[in-house]
Amino acid sequence: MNSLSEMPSMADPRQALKPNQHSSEDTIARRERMRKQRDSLPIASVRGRLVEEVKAHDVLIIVGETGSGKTTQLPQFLFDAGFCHDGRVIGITQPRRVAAVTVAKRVAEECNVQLGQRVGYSIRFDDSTSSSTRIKFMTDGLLLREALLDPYLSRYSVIIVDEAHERTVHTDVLLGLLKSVLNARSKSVGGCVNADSKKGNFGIVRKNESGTQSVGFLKQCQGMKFPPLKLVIMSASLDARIFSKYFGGARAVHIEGRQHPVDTLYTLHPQRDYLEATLVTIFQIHLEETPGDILVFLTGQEEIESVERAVKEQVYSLPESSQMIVTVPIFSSLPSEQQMQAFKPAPAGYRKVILATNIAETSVTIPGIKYVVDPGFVKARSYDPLKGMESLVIIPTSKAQALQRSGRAGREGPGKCFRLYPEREFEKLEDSTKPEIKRCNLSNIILQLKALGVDDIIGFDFLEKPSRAAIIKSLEQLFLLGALTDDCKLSDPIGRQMAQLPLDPIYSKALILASQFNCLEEMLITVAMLSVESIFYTPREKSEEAKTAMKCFTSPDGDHLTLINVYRAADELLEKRNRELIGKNETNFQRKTDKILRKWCKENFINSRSLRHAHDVHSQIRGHIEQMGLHVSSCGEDKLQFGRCLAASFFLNAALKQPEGAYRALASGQIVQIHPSSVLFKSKAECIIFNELVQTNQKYIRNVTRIDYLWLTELAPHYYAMQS
Ligand SMILES: Nc1ncnc2c1ncn2[C@@H]1O[C@H](COP(=O)(O)OP(=O)(O)OP(=O)(O)O)[C@@H](O)[C@H]1O
Repeated sequence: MNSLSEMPSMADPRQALKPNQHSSEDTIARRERMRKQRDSLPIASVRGRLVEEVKAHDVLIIVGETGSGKTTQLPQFLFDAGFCHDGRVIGITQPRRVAAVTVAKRVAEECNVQLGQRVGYSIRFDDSTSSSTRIKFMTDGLLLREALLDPYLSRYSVIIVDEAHERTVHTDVLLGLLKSVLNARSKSVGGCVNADSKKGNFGIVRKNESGTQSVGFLKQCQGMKFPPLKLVIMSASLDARIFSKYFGGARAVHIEGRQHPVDTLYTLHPQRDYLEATLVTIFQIHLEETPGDILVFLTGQEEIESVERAVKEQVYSLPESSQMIVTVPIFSSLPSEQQMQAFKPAPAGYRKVILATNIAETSVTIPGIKYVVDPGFVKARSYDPLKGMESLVIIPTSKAQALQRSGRAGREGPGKCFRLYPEREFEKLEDSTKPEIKRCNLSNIILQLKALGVDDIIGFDFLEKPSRAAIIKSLEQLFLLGALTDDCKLSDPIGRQMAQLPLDPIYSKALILASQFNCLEEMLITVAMLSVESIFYTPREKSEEAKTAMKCFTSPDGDHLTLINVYRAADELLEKRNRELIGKNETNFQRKTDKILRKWCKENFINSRSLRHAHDVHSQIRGHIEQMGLHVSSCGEDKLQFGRCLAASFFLNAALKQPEGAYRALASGQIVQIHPSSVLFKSKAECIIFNELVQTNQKYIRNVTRIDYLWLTELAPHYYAMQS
């Protein structure tokens, strides 16, 4: 029987995918199935006790097996128990957008309400909530941004931080913020919000005999009452002790039992080529196992697309009766509506193979998945604070991640997980993922903390402190970008504007500067194109053709102008075709233009998914830029202005050619090579700026443009004068 127990350690043919449509008869049967399924979840039998635990404790930590019902059920239990009766909201944070959206849809369906009414979601650039929303799913990053405007998080009665084991930098910082808010709200009888947003002087205080005093980092003010906030921290694989200790010995409970078993299989020997092993396993499952869809975990878009191509090629060597297999990719830079394809059922008789990054690792339930293939790797951020360099590296997953991955099977019935490494390797894995805050550039999060009014970053009560070196390096970077003043305060207007943009600070600065250099139109395209993965696509067997196609767009100055050329060529094509279609009074406009774009992309070896995503990002950032009142204009043929603006923005990423042909990054002193995918590969450019450092067997820099060395001293004298 399932029970709630105190934690012992506590004291201490994608196109053919069918839409999800149901007839009314279907709907009734589906509701009944859903009701039964909900009643059978392990969490259902401890509903009453869980609600009592939340009532009795301001902070509660809940650990329960994957699929036990935490994410979908707890918010409903709390709603029914009256936690929203005063109009306040239950907020549930997720580390990933796709989880926030899909879980909100599911919970709305379970509550039999329209999405956006009682149940909604809010993620960056996409808000489905309304004034009637009481159960709100969102990303942790979004709640942090909300705190900029509502520092007490006064609209919320309960905040549930889900999948806390992922330890994203946003989750960690959010917990730090919540600690202050909890403290303030529990003692805030007579407290008030001081939301002087112009000065960024947000604050919470409590009144006592001696007047007012500040709580945590939040500053003094006078007069408004708040009910206490409840905080619930949840995960399937969580070391509850860290969280409990951080919240002063908070109570932790364990929901026992899981709904369906998952059989885990290992390989006998380590696999030299895990992509090859993945492919073999997919076909083995397809040919030997009973019906059921397959979820495969890969490290990024490039791997996903190469496995996708290989599956499509190899399926034709099977007998016709075994060819019924469809592949569906899902990764973070895919537009949302394309991500949702993974959640649609495959055509009858087909087996769906979802090729995913770790965005499908936690929280999500993908209907139909019975098999999980886990090669055991993940692409993770890594940061060298001494050199100030962030890079992406492929590393083995942690045990917690492996458990989450296997938990994606066995959600609708028994499942199987194929780990493509021997069992003894599993034992050697780290228990949990190293917190992101300890392996990333902190400038973005520090900028947000500064905007929240946290001045003393080193003294901030982090769940686990990032290294002092990393904090100092990031503060220095923000100072060099002009976001901080000499006394380390947020600068006005630059720092404040940068904090408003949901982008890496260096990109935000590039956009702000571009309005002065008269090339904001070009920089907007650049930032949008740099925000997506792999615009160009080079199949191994057609590499010469791909190179020739790329030449039409190539700018001798480098990759940034080349990307702009691609974006504008696609835009021109669509505009022309739109005019023709309007002239012909065509119907199905959107489908036809999509088809035209896909064809053009294929002919030019351009990744149409990435290009479409870049268009989305472009229009979203443009919205922000216009709201900020920046002037969007183009430098036209005067490309020099654009180059100078790149130098002024990315001066921290400048590199000089060395006699032996490699480059020396000026800020870090590292020796780097231009990546072969760059149009400047093998060029003789003396001085360049770059956007990304990728570490494989060599240190490669990607997205590179030549600049004049003298621009650095002219446009970033505060840095280059310091260096010489
Ligand atoms: N979109 C969905 N479609 C079908 N079933 C779903 C869906 N979402 C949830 N479920 C069902 O509800 C169960 C509980 O899901 P829920 O996300 O609440 O579990 P959880 O304990 O939060 O798991 P995890 O820790 O893996 O996020 C799933 O195992 C599945 O059976």
